[in-house]
Amino acid sequence: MAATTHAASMSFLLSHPQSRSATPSRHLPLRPAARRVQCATDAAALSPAVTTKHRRAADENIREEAARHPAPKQGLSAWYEPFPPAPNGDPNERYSLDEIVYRSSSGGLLDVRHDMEALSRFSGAYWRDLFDSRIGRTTWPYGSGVWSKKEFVLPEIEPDHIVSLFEGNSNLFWAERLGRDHLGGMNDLWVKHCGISHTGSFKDLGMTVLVSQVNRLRRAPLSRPIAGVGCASTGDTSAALSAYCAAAGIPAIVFLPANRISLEQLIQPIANGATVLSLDTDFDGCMRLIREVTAELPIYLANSLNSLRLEGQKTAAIEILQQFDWEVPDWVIVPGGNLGNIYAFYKGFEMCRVLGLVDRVPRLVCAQAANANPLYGYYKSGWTEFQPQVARPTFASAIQIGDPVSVDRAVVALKATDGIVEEATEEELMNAMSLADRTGMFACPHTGVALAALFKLREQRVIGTNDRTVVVSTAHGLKFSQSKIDYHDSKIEDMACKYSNPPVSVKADFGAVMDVLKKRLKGKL
Ligand SMILES: Cc1ncc(COP(=O)(O)O)c(C=O)c1O
Ligand SMILES: N[C@@H](CCOP(=O)(O)O)C(=O)O
Repeated sequence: MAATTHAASMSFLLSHPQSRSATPSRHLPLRPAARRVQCATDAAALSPAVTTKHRRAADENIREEAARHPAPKQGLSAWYEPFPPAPNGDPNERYSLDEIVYRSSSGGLLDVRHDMEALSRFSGAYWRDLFDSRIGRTTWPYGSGVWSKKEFVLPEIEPDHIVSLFEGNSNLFWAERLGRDHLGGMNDLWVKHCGISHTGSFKDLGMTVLVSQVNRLRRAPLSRPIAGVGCASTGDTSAALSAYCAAAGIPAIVFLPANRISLEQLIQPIANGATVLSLDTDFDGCMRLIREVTAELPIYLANSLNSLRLEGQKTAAIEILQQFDWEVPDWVIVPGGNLGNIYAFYKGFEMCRVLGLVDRVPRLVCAQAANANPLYGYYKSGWTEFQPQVARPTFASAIQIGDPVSVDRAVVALKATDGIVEEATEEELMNAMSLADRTGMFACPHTGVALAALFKLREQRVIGTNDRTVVVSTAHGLKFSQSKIDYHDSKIEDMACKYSNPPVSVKADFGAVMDVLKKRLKGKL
């Protein structure tokens, strides 16, 4: 079922340095093929000699310990390039990651490119072993699911500049009962719980990278005068930005659409000490404003327009491969809003394919709420006509976005993976979320959108019973409890709320309690 990517798509990832020496082995004393995993922390996990490592000195912390064991330089590097490469543009246009730049000279998007030639001097098996060796450790900074893949993320950043809350390494949950009982006997259905994370959404994965780079820029020797970091948000980016900035002691500024995000999301940046502006507009309006403000003031832009974020988010894809022992799933379903994440998933999978960690990529599905579905319309037009829209309110409020910044990135990801775009009505997404909850999850409405897409694709027999399928859960259900309260209260207009399960008010009396239980458990007692 899974697609092999078109050769053309590789060109987005396979960048080669133009000014680099052609002699590859300058930094690599050992031949890659003969080399076991050997960089710093790397070897720690694999060599039996270090399994009895002594405790670090009492007055030393894990950062300091890491600084005493610097990883050998591997000659890896990354930079920004226009996305997609402009046909008539300057083929040499590129920017250092230490520059503050969000747009190409023609006003288009940028993408972080890695020196794939340097990375490919090591075999796929080398990278698999290295990444596997770092799981579950506290060695700075590799205890993070993002930084355990540092060489694929920001290879040149000093560990001491990294701002990490040991994000990632999220649960890949076998959805046994949902697949078996509600999806026609699916036996290989999984949910990647990216929302079981520090701030309750996948945004932590990208924010650790962005805030680390800002930290590097602000500190000597670069000492760039960045006064703060800002974003527009539907509630999750703002929570992640505020937490990472608070951890690093960097001011955060967040622009939120008034009355359009959950209370739990609103309290997160407030608690973390960010400057919170509640604006009388929607997300797209906030996005326009933050772009204007960051062009005027020394505030660094933290939305996924900034391609640094996607470097962290792509590690969720690598993690999925790792969790399947480097076997490739057939399908991965991702809810889409501003559309950075679907591209990040593609990037992670494709990078692993190009570097030989796996031999193919999964088919991607981007799932949108019907009330905020510009990508769905574009897909249905055969990719001929993109119409931005004013997105309507949806229970999946974090994806109420009508003019997604990364639409072009999403199209590349979907075309390259023989991908599909699906949509879900409010009733479909709330029912899918609530049914998943009945099988032991506590899904958010965005995960409900992805699950509803899965239900549709199963009904259409596009996804088969035995296809290994991963649904990406992007946020924790506890951030969206009001939507569940409304559903279980059957308070939603024009919605049957067929899985609602309201509490039963009973007199505190043995007889009354017994009556209720006998009725509920009829035929089972
Ligand atoms: C919970 C949640 N799910 C999904 C998305 C969609 O991600 P993207 O904007 O990268 O498409 C977002 C943010 O937009 C989100 O906050
Ligand atoms: N859901 C997002 C919307 C902004 O997306 P971003 O990835 O561009 O930051 C949010 O939580 O703000």
